[in-house]
Amino acid sequence: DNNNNGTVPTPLTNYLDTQYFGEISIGSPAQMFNVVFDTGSANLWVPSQSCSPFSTACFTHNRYDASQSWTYVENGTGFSIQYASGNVRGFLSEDVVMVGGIPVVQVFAEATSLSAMPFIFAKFDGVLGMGYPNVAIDGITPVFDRIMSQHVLKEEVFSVYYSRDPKHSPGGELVLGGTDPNYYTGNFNYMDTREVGKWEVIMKGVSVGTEMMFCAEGCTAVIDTGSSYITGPASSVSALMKTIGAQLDESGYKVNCDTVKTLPSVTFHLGGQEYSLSQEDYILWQSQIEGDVCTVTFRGLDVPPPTGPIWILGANFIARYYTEFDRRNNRIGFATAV
Ligand SMILES: CCN(C(=O)c1cnc(C)nc1NCc1ccco1)[C@H]1CCCNC1
Repeated sequence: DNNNNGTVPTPLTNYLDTQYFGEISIGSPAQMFNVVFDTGSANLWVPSQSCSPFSTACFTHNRYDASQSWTYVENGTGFSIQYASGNVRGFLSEDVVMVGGIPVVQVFAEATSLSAMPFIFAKFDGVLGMGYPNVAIDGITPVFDRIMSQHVLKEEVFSVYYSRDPKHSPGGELVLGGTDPNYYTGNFNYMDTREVGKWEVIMKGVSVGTEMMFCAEGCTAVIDTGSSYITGPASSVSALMKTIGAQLDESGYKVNCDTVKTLPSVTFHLGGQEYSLSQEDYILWQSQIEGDVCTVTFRGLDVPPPTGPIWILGANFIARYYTEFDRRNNRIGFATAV
């Protein structure tokens, strides 16, 4: 058992408020990897030593070498995962994975090809899915399920803190088995997941300032720790951007930094509570050579039915609202982050 009375913290690194990742090891002796703890997926994958040299994204990251691990067990089943932003292909292997000091024998994917977009921009090596088993590709039991079955956690929950400015240390924290009161104030407000098996909730509306503008009839909000931004249906986001005077360019929506202080808050109505983001929560202010650039951390993304249309609440939401993911009660809790 660990000496944290059944709760296991993992410090996270914050890269430019857009990527948050923590360290795990795979194999014996330990091979270290930086992974995103991602509630939007349920598989673990890392780049493979046997990836093709032409896969630049693979080549520029830490790679798992099965031949160097005496606890490696061959599997070889094919693996492929498709994100809206890119895809990963490879094959399955089994080895000892250490998360926060807890060892699990885990089936994971060795990625032999990673789409250059977006993974050449990734500061992390791979993804550790924190989603439910029913969304796991190839029916693989996810890491958190394997940890729960060891009965070392005080509660069957995990919590996520994302810091808001990259200079802050730690850049964030994942807690397995509980929450960390150092990083939130007040009480948690809980809401049931929309269906058992997905980290998503029913959202009752999205307001801009005091005006309810979207999702008034109810819609789905995915709480995705692995996404940088908030995404919504492209038509809704484009109307929202028009309201705040943002222009779309090749790298997203931008506003004139001089107008930032006049921007309205954007409020998400979840579980009977209103979760507002103020302009400093949703504007990424970057001082660059040619002057300051103010990016709006909302993106349009049309997810086709039956999954969509959906809103995805990512890192910029979680940085404001400390989030607890409760597998015991199939519910999500939010508290104000410190
Ligand atoms: C990890 C794959 N994801 C990204 O959105 C993504 C892609 N590419 C890069 C370079 N970064 C990403 N996320 C950075 C990040 C870390 C924590 C918060 O956001 C998503 C895919 C859908 C499921 N959820 C995860």
